[in-house]
Amino acid sequence: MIELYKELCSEYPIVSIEDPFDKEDWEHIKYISSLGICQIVGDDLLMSNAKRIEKAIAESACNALLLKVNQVGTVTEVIEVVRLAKEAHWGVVTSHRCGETIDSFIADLSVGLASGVIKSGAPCRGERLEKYNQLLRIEEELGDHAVYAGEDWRQ
Ligand SMILES: O=C(O)[C@@H](CO)OP(=O)(O)O
Repeated sequence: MIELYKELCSEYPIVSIEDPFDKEDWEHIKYISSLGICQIVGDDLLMSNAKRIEKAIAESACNALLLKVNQVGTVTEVIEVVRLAKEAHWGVVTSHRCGETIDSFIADLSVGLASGVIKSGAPCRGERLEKYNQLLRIEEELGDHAVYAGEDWRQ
């Protein structure tokens, strides 16, 4: 499987892989992260849980957090886990959940926490588009202050 990931990342412009292995397969996740072939995002690996994030930071198991607000619990705890991730120079991907509503809060949260990346699925269906539309509204409001990260999306 690692060979396949390596091949895919060298053949295609893949910049990020989420949960490349089973959530308890720390050994292989650590190994693929050590290769530096792309960003390795912990979703099920971390469960947005502070203890698992601390363990993953200590063991260099991945280099980005998939942030699911209702998995963390409160907004205060969300700020805390994002702080942990950023102090470790990780990326942060603010994520939607299955069974979403049209609430666009995660778009504001993503900008407010400067998470840099949002995951809200393919641009179809109201509950997904509402997040992207909110990002467009924020960009409009910011005017010239809005910056598209582009190649600097990890900074
Ligand atoms: O797969 C995921 O990351 C999310 C939504 O895309 O799913 P869930 O809500 O099941 O964690």
